[in-house]
Amino acid sequence: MKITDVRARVYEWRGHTVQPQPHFCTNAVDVLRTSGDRMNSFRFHSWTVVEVETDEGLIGLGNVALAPSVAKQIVERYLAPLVIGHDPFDYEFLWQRMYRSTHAWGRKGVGMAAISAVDLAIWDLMGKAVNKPVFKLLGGRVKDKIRCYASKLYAGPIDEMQAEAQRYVDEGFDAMKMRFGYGPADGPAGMRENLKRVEAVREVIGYDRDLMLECYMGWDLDYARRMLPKLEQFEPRWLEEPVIADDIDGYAALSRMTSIPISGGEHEFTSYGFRQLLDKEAVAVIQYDTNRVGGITAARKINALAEVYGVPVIPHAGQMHNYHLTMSSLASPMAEYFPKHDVEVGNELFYYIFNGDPKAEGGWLDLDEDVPGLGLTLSDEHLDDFCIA
Ligand SMILES: O=C(O)[C@H](O)[C@H](O)[C@@H](O)CO
Ligand SMILES: [Mg+2]
Repeated sequence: MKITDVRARVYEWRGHTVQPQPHFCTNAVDVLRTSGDRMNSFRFHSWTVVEVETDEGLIGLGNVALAPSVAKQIVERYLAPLVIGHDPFDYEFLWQRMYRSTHAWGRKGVGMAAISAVDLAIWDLMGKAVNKPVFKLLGGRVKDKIRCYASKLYAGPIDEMQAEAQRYVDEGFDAMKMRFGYGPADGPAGMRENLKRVEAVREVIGYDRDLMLECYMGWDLDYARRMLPKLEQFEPRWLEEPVIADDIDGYAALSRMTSIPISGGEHEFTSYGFRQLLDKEAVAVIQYDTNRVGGITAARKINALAEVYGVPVIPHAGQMHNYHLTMSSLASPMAEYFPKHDVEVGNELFYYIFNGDPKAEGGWLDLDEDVPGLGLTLSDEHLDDFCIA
């Protein structure tokens, strides 16, 4: 079988979008104290879909949400010529060829995200070619079902956050993640606002459920050092991305000073990036996203590393490209799960583009043994709300 064509299209959302509230989520831009929507560059309101076609008429689907229009250009101009004419089952060779050919600029960030999208499509193709779900090509079913944590709870009015947390409890989730809305620029009053919301959510869910705390790179080392002792009483399952992704030594310093697991990795790339995080004992939970980190070819290597280092892998975002890694690896105990709702930040846009993502039932989800490949198809339900090009 040979790859004959590679196509990339950007799905740009033009439909109804919920406008952000002030202080709904800290992020890396906050420390600059600029005005306006500082989360703007972290929206996922466009998504690039990659299709890889073979001479046997099979089409594999990949996706990328980081800088989608740039990723499209990278796929079309640089990556497609490297894989066309080759057998998709030579996926390690093809990954190395894409990685090494673009090494000067593509080993992290949007270059690696574009490689990830092509790699996802190749794995989708391989599954379809042998009529097996991708997880069966990775090690098979190592768990009956995948435990997942509900992930939203952006910072807002306390009563609204408590009502949302209660909804997840009522739906059977025994784990959920909330976002902090305040950081260094908001001083002691902002710290109190952060702590009030953690306490309020704990009041609703109790202590027999996991509560994860998300900073999304919006704090700094000093602020995190001061917040961690105040957070320990709430027994968080982890504190996520307290500092920017390049501050690996900052992650390691925080990990040394607290009993709270520090998590990260959704902005790290390839097994080399995660070797650094592991060797420096920077994170206690790995959270790569398979549509960024280097696709399935890279993610499976990181799962192997994580297993021997004893660090759990709980990928960013859930979504099918990550669920297959979690299902097939002992190193991955659970998955993130974005509820489907009106478009806001855009993590949820995946549901508007693709069909096939499983719905969590009672806080658990399963993958279908009889659906080959990644198990995704393109949805035609919301096409009127997208500009596709
Ligand atoms: O961990 C996450 O889910 C990410 O950091 C979110 O995608 C991001 O939008 C911040 O909530
Ligand atoms: Mg995160």
